[in-house]
This record gives sequence, structure tokens and C-alpha cells, in this order.
Amino acid sequence: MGFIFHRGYCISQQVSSFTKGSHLSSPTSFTRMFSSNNCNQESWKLGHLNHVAIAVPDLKKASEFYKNILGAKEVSEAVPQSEHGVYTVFVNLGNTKIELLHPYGDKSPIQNFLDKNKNGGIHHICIEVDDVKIAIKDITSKGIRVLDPEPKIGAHGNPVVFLHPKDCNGVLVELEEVKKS
Ligand SMILES: C[C@@H](C(=O)O)C(=O)SCCNC(=O)CCNC(=O)[C@H](O)C(C)(C)COP(=O)(O)OP(=O)(O)OC[C@H]1O[C@@H](n2cnc3c(N)ncnc32)[C@H](O)[C@@H]1OP(=O)(O)O
Repeated sequence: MGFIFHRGYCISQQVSSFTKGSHLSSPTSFTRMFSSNNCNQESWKLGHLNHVAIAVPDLKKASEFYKNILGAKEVSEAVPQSEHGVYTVFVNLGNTKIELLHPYGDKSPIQNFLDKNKNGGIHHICIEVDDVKIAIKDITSKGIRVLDPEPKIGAHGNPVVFLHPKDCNGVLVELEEVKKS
């Protein structure tokens, strides 16, 4: 579907308008779009893949795998993230990172996941956005569940939110606000 701007409104051509033999002859061929990200005054943009998070039952063993077996040059120490109920270790790959996660405290949000996946597994992906609050407003209006009403501060000191995996093709998606400098 293409987007056309006319007198300050964003109007979109309906897909049916492109079927063979049809032409854009009347105003009814157009639909005004008021809620699309492309058209809102309050817009936000998707950025790079910040990290892929892997929940692991043994953080030391997993860190050593990336450091000693795969030869990763930058593997951080384990850091407790008390607000999130996890320990994190970051493996820096240059163009993105791997975040190793292990439960912290007795109410960790990753405990269920590890109970179901005893050897660990990919837990979430984190994609950067330029404005997380505008992103939440827009995404929520499209029927996707955001798991916290307000962003929390994530492992990099930036605001983050999570989107429900059931609304995201079975993948837990974290959005992290990274302001362009
Ligand atoms: C430090 C920070 C940072 O990076 O900055 C972090 O990483 S914090 C990383 C940790 N924090 C978070 O994960 C916060 C967001 N997560 C949550 O709120 C929760 O973990 C949920 C995603 C809602 C899952 O909650 P809970 O484990 O209680 O529910 P549940 O086991 O009944 O799961 C409900 C359904 O979702 C599925 N499900 C659960 N976790 C999933 C995951 N990680 N990926 C894909 N699907 C998942 C289950 O299989 C189940 O599907 P079926 O019904 O089909 O069986």
C-alpha cells in the first residue's frame, strides 16, 4: 500500500485500487489514515538490533563458552539488575550484543522460562527505538500488549519496555530508547 500526502492529511491508496483495470477516479478510492505511525505528528523510528538475550541455567559456564570456546573479546562481568530480577552478562560482538540472563531473586520473570527450557534458550530480542513513550502509545493503539505501563530503566541505563510474545509472533520483544547523538 502506498501513502500519499494531500493538504496536510495522509491518505492511503486502498490495495483494491491497484487491481487490474481499476483507476483512482473518485475520492472514495482514498482512506484517511489518522493512527498510522507514518502519518502521526508524534512519530517514532525503529533502529538497530541492540541485543539477543539468552536465558541460561549456569551464567559462569555460558560466559566461558563465549569467551573461551567462541573467542569473544569482550565479555562483561555478571551484573545484578534488581529491578528486573535478572543477572546480566553482555557479550559484545561489535555490530550487536548477546545478553546472557540468569534469575536474580525468587520472583524472577525468567524463572518460568528456565523451568520450561532446562538448558536455556533465546529469551527475547531487543530493538532500539528513538522515542519509547511515543512507540508505546502507537503500538498499544494497534492492539499489541506492552507488559509494563511505564518504561523501566534497562541494563544500559536507557528506558525499556517489553511487548507480549503472544502478540509478536511468539517472540518477546524489548524496545530500548537510544537517542541519536
Ligand atoms: C535487564 C533487562 C534489559 O535487557 O535491559 C532485561 O533483559 S530484563 C529480562 C527479564 N524481564 C522480562 O522478561 C520482562 C517481561 N517478561 C514478562 O513480563 C513475562 O516473562 C512474560 C513474557 C509475560 C511471561 O510471563 P510468565 O512466565 O509468567 O508467563 P507464562 O510462562 O505463563 O507465559 C505465557 C505464554 O508466553 C510464552 N512465553 C513466556 N515467555 C516467553 C518468551 N521469553 N518468549 C516467547 N514466549 C514466551 C509462554 O510459553 C506461554 O505460552 P503458552 O501459553 O502457549 O504456553
